[in-house]
Amino acid sequence: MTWTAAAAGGTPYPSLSLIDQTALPHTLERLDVTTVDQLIDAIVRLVVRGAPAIGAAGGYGVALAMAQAEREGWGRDRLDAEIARVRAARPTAVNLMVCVDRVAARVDEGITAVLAEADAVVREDLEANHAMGAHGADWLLKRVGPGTDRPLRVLTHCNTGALATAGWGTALGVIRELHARGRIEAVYADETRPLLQGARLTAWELVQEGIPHYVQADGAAAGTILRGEVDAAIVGADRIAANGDTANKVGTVAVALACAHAGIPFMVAAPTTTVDLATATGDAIHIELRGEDEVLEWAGVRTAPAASRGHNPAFDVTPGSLVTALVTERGVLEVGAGELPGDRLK
Ligand SMILES: CSC[C@@H](O)[C@@H](O)C(=O)COP(=O)(O)O
Repeated sequence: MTWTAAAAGGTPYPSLSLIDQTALPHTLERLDVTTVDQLIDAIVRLVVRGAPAIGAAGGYGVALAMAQAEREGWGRDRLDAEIARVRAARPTAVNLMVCVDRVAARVDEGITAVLAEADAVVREDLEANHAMGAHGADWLLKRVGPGTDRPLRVLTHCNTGALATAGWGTALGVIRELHARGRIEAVYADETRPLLQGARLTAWELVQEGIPHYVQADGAAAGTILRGEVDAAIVGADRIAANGDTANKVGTVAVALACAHAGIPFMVAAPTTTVDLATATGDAIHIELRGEDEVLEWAGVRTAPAASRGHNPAFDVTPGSLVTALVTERGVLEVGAGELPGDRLK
């Protein structure tokens, strides 16, 4: 995502340019947003998505709100209310709230300070991603097949790559690092609801990187794991409670249960900005319920009977006891073995 100050010949207002993740993999398009409403719409429609990416977009959203306040003559109360709307655009990923609050704390210093803080969020996320990649790869290679140098077969769920972050990726960052070390045989990419984030976005990123992969239905994941075709699952997170309970894309908990049954590692890779120590357990995490049409229709055509209702939680919570390893930029916690974020990440 790139911030552009108003320039002659360009947009008349400062704008935030986002890769339109709803258009991939067929076209690489950008959407320029100049207002708070446009940014919120982009976040809700998943034009920009993935916990760290919406955090970064929210940070720049504070600057967008300030620029809009100046041209529309909003007072401070209105500006604060608009920033609060950005903060609440999606409820599950804590990164959005953390980043908006961090950047909004600099509003009194002016837009240059706000932009510097938003840039710092992006820079730090990128650094965290690379650190996680190294920690996660080291841990997995020690745990899976020690003494051998065979490449691994890993399963991932949703999209956690460069698109979902400031760049590189969380779970996909670990996979990219393993690939760079010559240690990936194949990636099983779950297709992912509601917008096929795995089949469209993860697969697109894996193609760019030349990483061998299969796209599979979410419902195939448990069977693939129980048949012994996978060495480890690596996923991202939207919010991690103090006890290690992890909210991530709907379907993740089924992957974790299958890994536990098969006795293979279930790894969560997320920056510490995704760890919410103020939330004691996963029960307190607000799970976004999205529109029913996303499950009652396919490509805009009604597929379920007219009388059916849809149930469309965007995320689920995996109990910390099922998280073999939580990788952050600070290192690895073996949460399932009792190394809890609430004790270790204060
Ligand atoms: C690095 S992204 C981690 C998570 O945000 C990701 O796994 C996920 O669940 C994203 O959900 P989405 O609804 O596509 O925003």
